[in-house]
Amino acid sequence: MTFSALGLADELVRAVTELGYTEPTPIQAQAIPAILAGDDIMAGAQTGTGKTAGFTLPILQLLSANPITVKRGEKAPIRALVLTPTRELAAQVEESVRDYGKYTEHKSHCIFGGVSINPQIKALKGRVDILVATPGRLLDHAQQGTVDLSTIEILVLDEADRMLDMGFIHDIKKVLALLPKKRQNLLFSATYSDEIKQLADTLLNQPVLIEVARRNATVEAITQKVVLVDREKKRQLLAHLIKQNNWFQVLVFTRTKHGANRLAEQLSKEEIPALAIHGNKSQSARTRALSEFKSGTLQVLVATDIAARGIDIEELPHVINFELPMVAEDYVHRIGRTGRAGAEGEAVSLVCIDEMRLLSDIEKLTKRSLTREIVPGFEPDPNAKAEPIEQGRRGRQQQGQGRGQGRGEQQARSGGGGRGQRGGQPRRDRAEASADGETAVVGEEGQQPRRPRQPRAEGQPRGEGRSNGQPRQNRGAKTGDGQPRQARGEDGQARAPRGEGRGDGQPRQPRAEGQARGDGQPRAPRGEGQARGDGQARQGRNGGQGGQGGQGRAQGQGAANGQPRQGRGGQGAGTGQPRSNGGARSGGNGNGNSSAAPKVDASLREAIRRGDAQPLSNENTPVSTWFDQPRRTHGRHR
Ligand SMILES: Nc1ncnc2c1ncn2[C@@H]1O[C@H](COP(=O)(O)OP(=O)(O)OP(=O)(O)O)[C@@H](O)[C@H]1O
Repeated sequence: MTFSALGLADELVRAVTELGYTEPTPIQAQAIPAILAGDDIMAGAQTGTGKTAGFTLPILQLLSANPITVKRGEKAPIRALVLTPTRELAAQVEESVRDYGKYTEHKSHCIFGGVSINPQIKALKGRVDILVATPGRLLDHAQQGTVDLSTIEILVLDEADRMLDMGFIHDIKKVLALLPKKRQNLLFSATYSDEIKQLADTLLNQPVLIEVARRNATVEAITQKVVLVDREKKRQLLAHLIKQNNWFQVLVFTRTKHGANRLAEQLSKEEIPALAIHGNKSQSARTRALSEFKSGTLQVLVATDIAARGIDIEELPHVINFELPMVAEDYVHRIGRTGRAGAEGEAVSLVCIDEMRLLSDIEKLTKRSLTREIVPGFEPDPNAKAEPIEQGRRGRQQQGQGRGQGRGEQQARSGGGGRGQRGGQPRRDRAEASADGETAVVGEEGQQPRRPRQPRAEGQPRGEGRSNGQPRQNRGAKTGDGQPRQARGEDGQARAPRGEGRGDGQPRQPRAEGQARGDGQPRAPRGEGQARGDGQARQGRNGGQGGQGGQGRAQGQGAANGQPRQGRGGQGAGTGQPRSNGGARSGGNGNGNSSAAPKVDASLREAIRRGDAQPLSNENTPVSTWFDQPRRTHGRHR
């Protein structure tokens, strides 16, 4: 399957070819024809599998195929709108739009909060065909009359489940009210809960459902493990692991902004250069931290879930869950920052006794049991007692929504409003929105002091958000049964001091912005069965010869929720069986015996790429097999 065979125009094929994409990924192979046919779609595919191109390429093509004439002196209409939950993702998506649309005439622009609105107003006065935005700032523009959304032909909700959850639903509804009724709607995400699917159903018109892997599946190329440790020893253990293994690019997730600040400071004191990124940081600090991390000049980025969605860091080797997320879906997104585009990655979760319930939620969601390890010198106390978990905003909000999995004793439930509301009022007023609209709702702990939540009686409806969805299938929300917690105070904006040097005595050459990793050449093609494992602690990505194989296996999910129309071009897609890695990675002993690894059957693989393979059961997918062609990096953020 080629991009041309999908019906894409030469200028688009040329752009992706220059980026090193030789063939579409399964999500692209299925989504592109459906979008070109004008269908609404709801698409789910694992993290890092190219969903952005899956919607951007056909949008560019549709706009080119249906040009509009604008009279002299009139402003060209905005024709497509992409909404994302975070500013960083908005910037990244818009950059992709520019990259993919390089040889087209279309103009794109990105608007988000935390930066001056004036340059955005100026840009919006000019030609913008595709607008990428976060909802808060978009609504500010709408209110000021500086954006006209009445001409939108195509709407995309990227990270759709997050966009439709309680924190965003109010803003999304307001945006929807500004759009023409007749439009094409595209929803993309790596995770979907049943509730979100039902809600989405009200937004979509006879959607084609496309799921290229079991829902909420993690990527098989990510080695996942859990290290059991006492709560108080997590920080020392993290520093130990980083130093011991010479990890040089580590994304660490904490639950709270305060925790992220504290951890970044502590690591820096231990000569491990670290910065924190979260919603209380200024936009310039956020941008700087992410850009230094992406370019490889910053060793550790400590983040809240603000960085969990969509952010594409080329070949990021390590994701650490310093604390498990309160919402299991967030785990899938967090670890999905590694193992992207066929690369391998490692995700390590430091888990203490308080988090065992969260761990089992994650294992249930991902249908995968995680290997538990203990690091000598950091053995957990067998007599330790669980304590209530300090939560970020998202955790508290999710309890309000009841989307969680009935998580237990330490957790509160709010009365109906979930995170979108305080005391029955919409969560965000315009002033707050202007300041930091989207970040106030993205995986962050309190930006405003909150009242303690009232416990909700079991079975009591949760109100807003789900009620408007009029789900066809009434599955009922799952609930926790915990006690209410006191709202926590705010944390400051302190920037973590940065240590000098890299801590491991092995300075890494900073990459210039936009420069490709390593030698600037496209990554070498990996042959069938050839090694991806390196056996080393990710120092040399090209080393080792572990077996990579993995047998293609079927997939093709009907994935029905609310009576979707069967998709043309085959529902569901190819995927494969877990790769047998020949001991290549985690144990550090890749032996290079590729013959030991099962090979992907060529015809099945072709079927997978065509998107007409059969359904996969519960296995994870060797996404790596979709990307085994050379590809060039792209994007200024790299
Ligand atoms: N057909 C392709 N061939 C090779 N690489 C690709 C292809 N399509 C996309 N990529 C690359 O794969 C990486 C991941 O793509 P993208 O960010 O769109 O993933 P995603 O599915 O949206 O991930 P997430 O769920 O985390 O948002 C990017 O670096 C992109 O350049």
